[in-house]
Formats: sequence, C-alpha cells, structure tokens
Amino acid sequence: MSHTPLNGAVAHAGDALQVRGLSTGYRDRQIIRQVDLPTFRPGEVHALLGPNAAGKSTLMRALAGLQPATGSVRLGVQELIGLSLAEHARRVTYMPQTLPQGVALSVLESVLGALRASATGDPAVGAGPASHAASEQRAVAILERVGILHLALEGLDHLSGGQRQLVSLAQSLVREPRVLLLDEPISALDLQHQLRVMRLVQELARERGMIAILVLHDLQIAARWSDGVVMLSQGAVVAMGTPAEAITPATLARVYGVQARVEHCSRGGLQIMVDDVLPAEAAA
Ligand SMILES: Nc1ncnc2c1ncn2[C@@H]1O[C@H](COP(=O)(O)OP(=O)(O)OP(=O)(O)O)[C@@H](O)[C@H]1O
Repeated sequence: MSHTPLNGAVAHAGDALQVRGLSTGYRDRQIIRQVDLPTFRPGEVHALLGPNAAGKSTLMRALAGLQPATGSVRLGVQELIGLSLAEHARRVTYMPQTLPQGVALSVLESVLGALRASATGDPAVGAGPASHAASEQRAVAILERVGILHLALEGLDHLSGGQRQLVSLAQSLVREPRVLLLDEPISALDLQHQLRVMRLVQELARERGMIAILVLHDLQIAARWSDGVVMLSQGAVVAMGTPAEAITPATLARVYGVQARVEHCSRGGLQIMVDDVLPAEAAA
C-alpha cells in the first residue's frame, strides 16, 4: 500500500482506518450524525478537538465498539461495526477519561490484567510460566517507557490523579493495539509529563505503525504533535486536515466562539493566541 503520510509520519504498510457515515447516540438522542472522517493511516497521530459536549467521547466510544453505531468503520478490509466486543478490542483500544476507582491492585498487576484481557489467542500471553514471564517483561517495559516503573508495586488507590492517568495510558499501550484511542490523556498531567506522553505516543505510532487518535483540549499541543486534526461541534465535523488547515481563526470562532490569531512560525509550527470570547451573535 502506498500513500503520502501527513507531516513527519513515516509511511507504514498496513491497514488504514476509514470512517464513513457514522451515526451514534443514546436511546432517543442522536449525538453523532452521519460523520465522515479523514483516512487515518498507520503511524499517524490525529487530534479530535471540539468544545465540551461536542460528542468527542461518544464518537471515540463508537469507534471502539463500546456503543451501538450505524455506518462504516473499516480497518483495511475489515468492517468493525458488528464485530463482537472481544474482536473489536483486539484491534482497537480505548482509554477513557477516568480510571475506575476502588480497584485493589498494584500498578503492575493492573497493567498485566489489561494485557491478559486483550490477549486471548496471543501465544506470547497465554498460560504457563514462560508466557507469564513474557507478559511481565512486556508490562515492565511499557511502565518504563511511560516513566512510572518506580510505581510498579504501588496500589492504584494510593496514586495521584496524574499518576493514575499515566497508569491508564500504560494499560492501553501494553495491548499494542493497531488503533489507539485516548480520551483526554494529558488532562491531569503537568507540563513536562504532557510533552513526554505526546512524544511517547508519536514514537510508538511511528515504531509500531499504530494509528493514534487523541481527544485534546490544548490546541497548541494538538498543533505541535498531530499529523491531522478533526474539529467536532454539535456532533458534526466542522474542519479537518493538517493542523494548519484545520486550526484557523475562522474555525476557532465557529467551534469555540473565541477570537483568536494563528501565526505560522518560520520553523513550521503554529502559534495560537486566543484573545477573547466572541459575542454570541458573532460566534454563530
Ligand atoms: N451515557 C449518556 N447518556 C445520555 N447522554 C449522554 C451520555 N453520555 C454523554 N451524553 C451526552 O452526549 C453529548 C456529547 O457528550 P460527550 O461526552 O460525547 O462530549 P465530549 O465532546 O466528549 O465533551 P467533553 O469535552 O465535555 O468531555 C452531551 O450532550 C452529553 O450530555
């Protein structure tokens, strides 16, 4: 398969994710209406942006097969809508905004549990002492890359909010999914950890040929680390493309109702300055 990767992404042979005419919602309320998304290619990192209640988590959960949807979500030639949850989870991992509370496990045990839960049929993660050692090696390696190996034996309930978010990330990464969906993965992290996580996700996407889609609220981080951006508002796509194409004063006014300037730096980055909230009639 040949394609032109976005930004600095390395071309990976592998299956692209194609989303066409996707609709989903809750009971009598449709949230996402007939959405087409850009082609997500192996090795790329994409940001899903939009205001509160735009439908970002709902869309991510539908992509992960965690709620009923209509339309098409295809990974290569495989249609994912209609697959069993287990089949879906073998290909797509979703990291929710919050880690469940009250789990009496150590960090390492929780990462091993996430690996086992996803590994039915993977010979490297089966029963028996040899595969147990292999699983433990894989879990330790990911804790090290996330930078929390020193927390391996800590109880989950003793961690800070940011530490819990890093554990949640490790639980998702250890599964080595082809598609990784991270819902606000850096919302509880300090500046240094935000950058470390974004760098790690980009590195792993490039190394593994993984597709990473992240819900983010920080536009500057999205612009710096994403190959592609999708902006969602009221369940519909308002803009998509490279960060420079999608993040413009006009889209920021329309989607967030703010007056902003976007400057293109000589080194290729974007500088986004939000000056004010627009009056309601100007934002509409
Ligand atoms: N379980 C649910 N049952 C019914 N409605 C829901 C449910 N979860 C979310 N919604 C509604 O769906 C809409 C979209 O919510 P969603 O969580 O997808 O938005 P979001 O863009 O992720 O927002 P945020 O940035 O605040 O996390 C909201 O109006 C919300 O009230």
